[in-house]
Amino acid sequence: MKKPLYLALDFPSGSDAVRFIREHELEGIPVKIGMELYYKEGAEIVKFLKEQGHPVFLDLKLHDIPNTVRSAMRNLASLNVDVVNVHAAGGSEMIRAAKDGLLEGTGDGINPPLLLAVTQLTSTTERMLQEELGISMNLEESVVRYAQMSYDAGADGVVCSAHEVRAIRQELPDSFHLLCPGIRLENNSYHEQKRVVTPSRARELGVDSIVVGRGVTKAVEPQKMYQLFEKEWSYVNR
Ligand SMILES: O=C(O)c1cc(=O)[nH]c(=O)n1[C@@H]1O[C@H](COP(=O)(O)O)[C@@H](O)[C@H]1O
Repeated sequence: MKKPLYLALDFPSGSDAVRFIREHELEGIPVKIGMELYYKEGAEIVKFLKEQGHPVFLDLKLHDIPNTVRSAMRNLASLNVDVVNVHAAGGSEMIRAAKDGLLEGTGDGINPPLLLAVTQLTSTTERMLQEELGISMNLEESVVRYAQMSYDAGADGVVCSAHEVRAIRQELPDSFHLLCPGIRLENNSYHEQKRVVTPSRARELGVDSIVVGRGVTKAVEPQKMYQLFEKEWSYVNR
C-alpha cells in the first residue's frame, strides 16, 4: 500500500489553498489542514477538501483537560477526517478521552480517524527541552517515553522526527503509526525545523507517513518539487 505524503496547506485562507492546489494540479492528494487554515475557515474547508477527494490530516494538536478534548474530538470525528492529533504532553487520561470522543463521534460503518500524539515538536532541541522545559531526559528518551505512554493510552501512533523512529520501533509494535514532519530534500532550507531528514531516509527508517510543507508550497516550481518529494518518498521500497 502506498504510504501517504501529506502536503501541509499552511495558507492564510481557503481560497489561497484551493488556488494553489488547482494551479499546480495537486487535486486529490493527501493534505494536512493545520491551525492557520482551520482557524480562518473552520469545518467548511475540511468538508470541501474531503468532498474533492483529498485524504485529510486535521492537525489541531489538542491539549486540554480530558473532558474538553473528548467533546472536541467527538465533533472532529463527525467531519470524517482521516487523521487527528493531540499533544502527548496532555497525558494518558487525555489521550484515552480523545479516543473515546472519536469513537463516539464516528458514524456507523465508518472507521474513526487515526489518533496520533505529538511527542516533541520537530522545532524542539535538546537544549530547549532541558533548559526551558525542565525535562532532564535527553530528547530521544523523552520521545520514546511519550510514545510508550501514548501507545498504552490507546493512541494509534505518534508524530515525531524521523531521528527517533529507530528508538521507538525497538519498544513498540510495527503497527504503531509513525508520522514525521521536518522533511527536506538535500540542500533545502530548514526554516525553523531542527530535527530534519530527507524523504528517502524517512522511508528507510520505516516511517509510515510524512508531512511536507514549505519545501513545496514556497518552491519556485511547486508541482515539480512535489513530484520530487513524492518520488524520493515512494522510491526506496519499490
Ligand atoms: O503535527 C505536525 O504536523 C507537526 C509536528 C511537528 O513536530 N512539527 C511540524 O512541523 N508539524 C507540522 O508539519 C508542518 C511542517 O511544515 P514545513 O516545515 O513547512 O515542511 C507544519 O504544518 C507543522 O505545523
